[in-house]
Amino acid sequence: MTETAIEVENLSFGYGKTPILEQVQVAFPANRFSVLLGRNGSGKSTLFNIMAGLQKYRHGSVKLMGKERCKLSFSDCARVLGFLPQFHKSVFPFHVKDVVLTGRAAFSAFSPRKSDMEKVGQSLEELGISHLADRPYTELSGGEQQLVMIARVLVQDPKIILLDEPTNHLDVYYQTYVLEKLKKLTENDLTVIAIMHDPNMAFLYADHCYFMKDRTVVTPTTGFDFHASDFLEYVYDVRFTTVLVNNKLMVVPDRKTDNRIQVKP
Ligand SMILES: Nc1ncnc2c1ncn2[C@@H]1O[C@H](COP(=O)(O)OP(=O)(O)OP(=O)(O)O)[C@@H](O)[C@H]1O
Repeated sequence: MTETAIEVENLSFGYGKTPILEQVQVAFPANRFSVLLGRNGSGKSTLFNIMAGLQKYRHGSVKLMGKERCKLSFSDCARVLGFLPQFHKSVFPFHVKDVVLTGRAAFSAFSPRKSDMEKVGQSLEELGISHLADRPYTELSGGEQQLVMIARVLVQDPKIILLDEPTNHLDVYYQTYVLEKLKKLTENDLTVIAIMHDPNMAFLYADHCYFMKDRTVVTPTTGFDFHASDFLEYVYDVRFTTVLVNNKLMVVPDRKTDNRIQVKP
């Protein structure tokens, strides 16, 4: 039986009086690659921020490896969970290796040890970016910066990683490269949960896909292959044609003059 890495129960949340999440109920299995999809503004980052501890929640429960998130200390949380937020800008030209080293902050405070530096080296090597170690972070391309930020999360040695759009900015080569890496990491006792926008990339790599719609998380019911286009039309308000490629479901938005269903934004 697969253990649950993060369990969210009856979670409701709003910014001020605007409800964003209502009665969210979802369990992300341990040691699997799960992907959360959904339209812009549907609440994906908000859910991630709550799971990562950047937003407080008052209604419902969020358990990391069985422990209520809001009861974990910062360092206990950092040992369990690594988080790559959607936006990460650095204005200081720190070297890449130092940027990655900050991922060890919860363990080594202000004096990094040799083992911390070794971890940095391993993590850069794992993502194939050792050659960037001495470059100033601010001089890297958007895609290179993205890889550095993923290395920074890995160096933390967490049990669960949450990645908010890890493949944005990446070309197709690096998208597949990173997704292969993330999938591989789940074979080594790591749970990966990522927000993505491309359903096809998600179907290619994810073990499980979850979708945000109407302020909650929905999953397709039985027979997703056959009813995928109906389900995705419900999620995205766009009509799709589905095809099977190497036994994987792929979807193509219907290009008709008026393929968008008239709904409120
Ligand atoms: N700090 C905030 N204060 C007020 N409203 C916010 C805040 N952050 C997000 N929102 C609103 O909450 C809603 C959900 O935003 P969220 O970023 O969670 O969506 P998302 O699904 O991650 O979107 P995207 O795919 O565009 O990144 C949006 O309507 C957004 O405008």
